[in-house]
Amino acid sequence: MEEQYKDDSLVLHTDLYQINMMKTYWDQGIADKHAVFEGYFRKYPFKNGYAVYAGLERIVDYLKNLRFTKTDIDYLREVLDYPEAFLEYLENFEFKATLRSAVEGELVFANEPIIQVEGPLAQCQLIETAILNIINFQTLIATKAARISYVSEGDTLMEFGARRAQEMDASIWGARATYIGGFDATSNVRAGKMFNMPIAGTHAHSLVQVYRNDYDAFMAYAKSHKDCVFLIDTYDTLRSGVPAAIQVADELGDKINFLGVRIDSGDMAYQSKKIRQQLDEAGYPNAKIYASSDLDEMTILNLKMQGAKIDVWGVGTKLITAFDQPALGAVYKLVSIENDEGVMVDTLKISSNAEKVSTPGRKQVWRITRNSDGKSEGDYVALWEERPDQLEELYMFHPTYTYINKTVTDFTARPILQDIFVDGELVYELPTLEEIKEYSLKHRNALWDEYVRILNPEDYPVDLSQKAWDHKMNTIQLLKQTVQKKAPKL
Ligand SMILES: Nc1ncnc2c1ncn2[C@@H]1O[C@H](COP(=O)(O)OP(=O)(O)OP(=O)(O)O)[C@@H](O)[C@H]1O
Ligand SMILES: O=P(O)(O)OC[C@H]1O[C@H](OP(=O)(O)OP(=O)(O)O)[C@H](O)[C@@H]1O
Ligand SMILES: O=C(O)c1cccnc1
Repeated sequence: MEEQYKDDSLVLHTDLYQINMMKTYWDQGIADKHAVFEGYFRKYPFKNGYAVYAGLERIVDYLKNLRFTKTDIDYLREVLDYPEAFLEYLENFEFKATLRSAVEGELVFANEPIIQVEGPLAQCQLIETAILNIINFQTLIATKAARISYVSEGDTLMEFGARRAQEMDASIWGARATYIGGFDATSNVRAGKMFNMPIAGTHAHSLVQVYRNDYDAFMAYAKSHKDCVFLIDTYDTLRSGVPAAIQVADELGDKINFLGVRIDSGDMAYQSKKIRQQLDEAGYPNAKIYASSDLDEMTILNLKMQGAKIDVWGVGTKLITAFDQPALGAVYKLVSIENDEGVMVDTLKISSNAEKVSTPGRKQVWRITRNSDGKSEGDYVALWEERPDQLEELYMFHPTYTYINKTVTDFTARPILQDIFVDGELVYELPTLEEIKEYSLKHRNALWDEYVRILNPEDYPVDLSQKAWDHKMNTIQLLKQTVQKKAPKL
């Protein structure tokens, strides 16, 4: 490569094969054929019972600015040697597709479409990589945060992951995702600025090391900050850290808000109980105990079980890196394509692995809740034209074990996929981050606890409508015959 090009757009944030396929579609004159793709994940991250959908705001921003800049075209010309006519087609590219999506913060489930892109084939193809890249990460982190939020039972949660995240983008968008999932603040100041989310922080061991003793360090900090949380475990938590924090608080009185102390090592159950006792006896029952150090939902749950007196949890590495499951595995599949006669033909991908067989046709996901108490009965994935919200009675059955079934009455059916872009035009007003977080928590609370618990949750029903199920079976049969007929005889 002769030149280092300016990174001035995200349109090339895609896999080469997408652009190669665009070229084939363009060469064949089918680049503008109408297509429908749907995105979904197959397995729950962390063996959870649901996922918290996040990433839409960044997708909107990406699609709003989707165009090939001069440097993008120059680069493609140089490295791929594409003909000028194709490059000109890319240069004139304008996003004209329709995007439907779950809203951010929505609880979403395995094997149901959470995003749907409909429009010119080549356009839908190009954006697959970026869309999956965004959803896979942000949804994963929001879900991890929700698990931690569930076990924390209302305690304050601080996100401390910036230094450990997989580089800067992940720490920024990850911090936002943790807020959607139930965290209360981040230590990442840039995330606070970008998303108008609360920031919070204490101080590090280095401050104490600079002063060589706890008392001088805390006093110095307290003289320059009204709100004080002292890190007490640099030398000797119970014998030096806590007494020094108490002495500084006593001496400065109303001049500071002595919010509490942080521990970052040792046996946190034992220590927190001792610290609580020391603080209470010194007359600081409202001073909180903060804890950090490789925490995750299992450690927090365990510490709570041991009666640890911890009020605020700082969680970094294991949250922001989704330590126990590094990827969500969401996929993006073609479900319908216009044929030579201009008629939409539904399609699927057949696999020897039954779980990987996709469901053909454009679909809507309907969340079915009981009117009596607002609790979820499950999700009903139906062909686009079906209207379960207009039915009195709904027959729901498991798509694999069809003998598991029920008939639901007195229910509400709420469509999950919403219009975001229509023919390239943004029609959706993005909610504030605060609204997204509230929305998510409200829906989490409305889910049966059997689906929300973090260990071995029940399988939330994601059923196909009878029509969608029949259509899938027929399409499989039809496709098998066509593929066999067209296969070259060797
Ligand atoms: N009572 C406890 N029950 C279960 N896990 C605990 C308890 N107290 C601490 N832990 C966890 O045990 C791990 C101990 O980590 P580690 O062995 O690295 O030592 P540390 O005390 O944190 O010191 P350092 O961070 O300096 O290495 C941390 O993940 C911490 O969250
Ligand atoms: O443990 P995490 O969940 O990632 O939380 C963030 C950690 O970052 C800080 O430590 P630092 O980076 O100074 O290293 P340390 O682990 O040696 O204290 C802080 O004291 C936490 O321990
Ligand atoms: O504010 C803190 O206490 C903090 C911030 C980042 C990482 N660890 C701790």
